[in-house]
Amino acid sequence: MTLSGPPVPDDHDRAPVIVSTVGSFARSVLDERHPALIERVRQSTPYPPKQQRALDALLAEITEGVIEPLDHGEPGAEVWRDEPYHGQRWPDVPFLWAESFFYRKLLAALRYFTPGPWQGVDPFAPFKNAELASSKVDDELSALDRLPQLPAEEQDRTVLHSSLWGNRADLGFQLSAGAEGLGDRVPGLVVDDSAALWQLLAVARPGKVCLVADNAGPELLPDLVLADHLLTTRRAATVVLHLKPYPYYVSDATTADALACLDRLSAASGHAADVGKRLRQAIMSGRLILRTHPFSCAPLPYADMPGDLRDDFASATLTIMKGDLNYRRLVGDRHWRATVPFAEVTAYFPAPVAALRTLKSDVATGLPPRTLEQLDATGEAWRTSGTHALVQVGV
Ligand SMILES: O=P(O)(O)OC[C@@]1(O)O[C@H](CO)[C@@H](O)[C@@H]1O
Repeated sequence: MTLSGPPVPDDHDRAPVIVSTVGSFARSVLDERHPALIERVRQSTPYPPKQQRALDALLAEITEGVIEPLDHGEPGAEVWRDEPYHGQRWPDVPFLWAESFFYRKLLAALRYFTPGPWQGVDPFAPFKNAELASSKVDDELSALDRLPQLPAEEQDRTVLHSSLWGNRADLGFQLSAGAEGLGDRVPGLVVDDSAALWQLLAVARPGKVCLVADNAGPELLPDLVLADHLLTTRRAATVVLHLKPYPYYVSDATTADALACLDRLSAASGHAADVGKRLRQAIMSGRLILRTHPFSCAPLPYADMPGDLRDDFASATLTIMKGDLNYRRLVGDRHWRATVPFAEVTAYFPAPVAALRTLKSDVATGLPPRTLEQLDATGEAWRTSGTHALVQVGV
């Protein structure tokens, strides 16, 4: 089986896979976001001539060329060798695959996997570090002091919505959002299954909750607060935090980013410091488990996940999927009817699953018809603007 998985059965009720047609959001990502990212990476780290030339070649390939395989000597190239898309134009292949392979080629160009002085140097670290050090994060950490004073139900709602809206902290998205950054977030959610989520966790014997993280810094901090909350309120005996095994989609969180967040929490004062201390103890006692599965960086929908990952999710009381890319992979990066039930498109998932997502790409499922009608009537780009969000649960 290639990384692209077995040929997807084109059964009649499958919506078409998203490719980067002219004028689409996906096309703007390939034509604008990725070239802009190459330039930002070039400006933020003084890479030597070899990497500079490799970045020039990658830029030419994605803007004018066809998909070239990874160099034969590239560590791990064998995993991508049999892909069926080599030789095709980037806009003509599945958007999910094209994006994922772009990030893998970017790391190859920067010799991230190559033994030597640049091995393991995260090209996105300058961006992620700046975000984590921002005064906005200081303010958010100080605000945590108010959390313990809230009634229990309000605490639940606050930690869940902080984790949800933390997903707007997405450096790749902000490359497209432009200098004005995110639009004003819309009050309320397009779908809110929060009550069902907490009901699933109201179990007599707390079990395992998998939290599939997305972005580092301002998103991972509230995710860690959520993990601490699940442990301290005994909604979970253990939390498995799925991180990326290597840098991905600019701001996706790695283990190094999680440790940086723990340091940020511990260096704060008040409740934030208490959370940081408890999380460090939880890791050392095995109640908070950090996991980095290679599939987290694969160009595939979760429907194609390998058995060991499926087993991990199957044994969880609930899996919480954070962010837009995970949502696209969870439901399938397809032009679904936005009203197709979320439970239907996630029926393959081996146990209850919840999505906490700000909408930043075309995929949408599980919207009530009336809501869809109202959103479309606004004439706004509600699917891709990051102004709308959802909490969805599939059991
Ligand atoms: O997963 P995240 O960080 O919430 O969003 C990832 C993202 O920025 O990248 C993709 C487009 O490049 C979209 O899925 C989305 O816009």
